[in-house]
Amino acid sequence: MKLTAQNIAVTFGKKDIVKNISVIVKKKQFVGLIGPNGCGKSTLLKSIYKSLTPKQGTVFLDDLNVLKSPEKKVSQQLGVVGQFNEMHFDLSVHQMVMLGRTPHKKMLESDTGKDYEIVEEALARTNLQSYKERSFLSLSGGEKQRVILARTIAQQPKFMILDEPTNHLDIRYQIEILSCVKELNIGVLAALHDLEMAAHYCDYIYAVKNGEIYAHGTPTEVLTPDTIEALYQIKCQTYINPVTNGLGFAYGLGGSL
Ligand SMILES: Nc1ncnc2c1ncn2[C@@H]1O[C@H](COP(=O)(O)OP(=O)(O)OP(=O)(O)O)[C@@H](O)[C@H]1O
Repeated sequence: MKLTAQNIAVTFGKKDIVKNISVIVKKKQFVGLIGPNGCGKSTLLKSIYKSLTPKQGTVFLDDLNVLKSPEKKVSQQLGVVGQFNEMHFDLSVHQMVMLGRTPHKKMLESDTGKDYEIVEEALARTNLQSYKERSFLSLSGGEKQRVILARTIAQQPKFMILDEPTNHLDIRYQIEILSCVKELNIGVLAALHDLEMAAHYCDYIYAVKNGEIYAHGTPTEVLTPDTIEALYQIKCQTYINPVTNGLGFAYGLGGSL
């Protein structure tokens, strides 16, 4: 599915947080959103996935008018892995992942064999088979994050929005989660902090600064020392990472770099 978000603007009080941003994610593209803390990435994503209402703008997934369609209809197409996944009641991991099936069911419809199959596959993709009976609240932050991803995979969305999906995850799971999402082969819009991960996984990147798109293009077009310095106010040099053969970044606050 293609995502077209146009002219999104969000204001909190008198402050313009997202200023007329447009973002396009073509079919099956993995698109990254980068930028410093507080630049408006989460606010932009929340207004795209209807968690808050923008002051202005439209969001379409193919022909589906996201901001004007019922929640259930949107959830059949769009999956979201947010930044904070706190829950106040306890469910087993299996029950949590089964919740991903809700948008596809009628009210009070019971779980079918097909639902169980889909949940098993989502647990396998996220390496969580042995956690099935564990209580969600007893899990570590990283494990919870994987369960939320499994729930979103079980939802079988045709497009996924991820807000710093690798928060809480150690390096190995950061790679596993992003590879797992990439393998789904659906459109993805993801806010990412790790620039090497962004360079490796993204087909296209939007860099946000002060609520506006500062630069956009392929990773090599956007992730230049000049752009990174302007975004984060740090010194940066890029190089080819000898392990990944991808873009590598050396940072410093100034001085000899
Ligand atoms: N409900 C709100 N009311 C007032 N200000 C808000 C609200 N939500 C976010 N903000 C402010 O809007 C700005 C952008 O926040 P946002 O969470 O979108 O940034 P971000 O780019 O996702 O940052 P981070 O990388 O730290 O997650 C911040 O200054 C934040 O304090």
